[in-house]
Amino acid sequence: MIQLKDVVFSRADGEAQRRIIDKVSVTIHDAQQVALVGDSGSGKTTLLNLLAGLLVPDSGEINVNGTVISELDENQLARYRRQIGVIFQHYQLLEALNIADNITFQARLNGLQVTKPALTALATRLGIAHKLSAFPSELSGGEQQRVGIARAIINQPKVILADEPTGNLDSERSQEVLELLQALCKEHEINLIMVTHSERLAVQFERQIRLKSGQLYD
Ligand SMILES: Nc1ncnc2c1ncn2[C@@H]1O[C@H](COP(=O)(O)OP(=O)(O)OP(=O)(O)O)[C@@H](O)[C@H]1O
Repeated sequence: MIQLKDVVFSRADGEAQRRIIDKVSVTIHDAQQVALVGDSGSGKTTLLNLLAGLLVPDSGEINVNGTVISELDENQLARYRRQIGVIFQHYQLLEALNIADNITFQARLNGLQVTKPALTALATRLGIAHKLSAFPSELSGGEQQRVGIARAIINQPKVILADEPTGNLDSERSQEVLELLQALCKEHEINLIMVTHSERLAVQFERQIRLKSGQLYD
């Protein structure tokens, strides 16, 4: 379960401090899939970065599956960050590594055994099995994002945070990638929290969390 209680995060705005996240409280149950929506500048990426342990709130509490991440020190946060899956709009694949190594790199760093059959099965599911020896520059955008999904899933996270993962894709490709991501998260009982500008994609989630000027509204 993910629980935020009165989370506040501010940034310097000239001389003053401006609240980017303004007393956000929300509970997300295990394996729930949530779309995080709101206008540009409403604080979606900031909220995702707080959940990812990349930013620390000024006040309030963020509890992810029993760990109060807002109280962790840098080393503990680094360990926490390795355990969650993060998927970006810009795929952030490592150009020097082939696709198989891109997918398995983080999981292996975490000490997970990734067998070849497991890798092939996941890549087949995502339609990229024929690309495992290729390099990122040889893949289309949609294929690269499927690699991003495989990389996140193979690490066996309890939570995947995705920031506009389909933002670079046309609507058909976006739909395919969303369906794959949702299906895999469902099968593996992973919480999926996905930022999207697209109402069309957001309504396909069991729940929408809406942000306006750093506050939640229904
Ligand atoms: N490093 C920073 N320094 C100062 N202000 C920042 C910084 N990063 C973000 N902001 C401000 O915080 C607010 C929220 O930004 P955030 O990126 O979380 O919004 P968003 O909802 O994800 O927007 P978008 O949909 O455009 O990506 C914006 O007003 C932005 O200008």
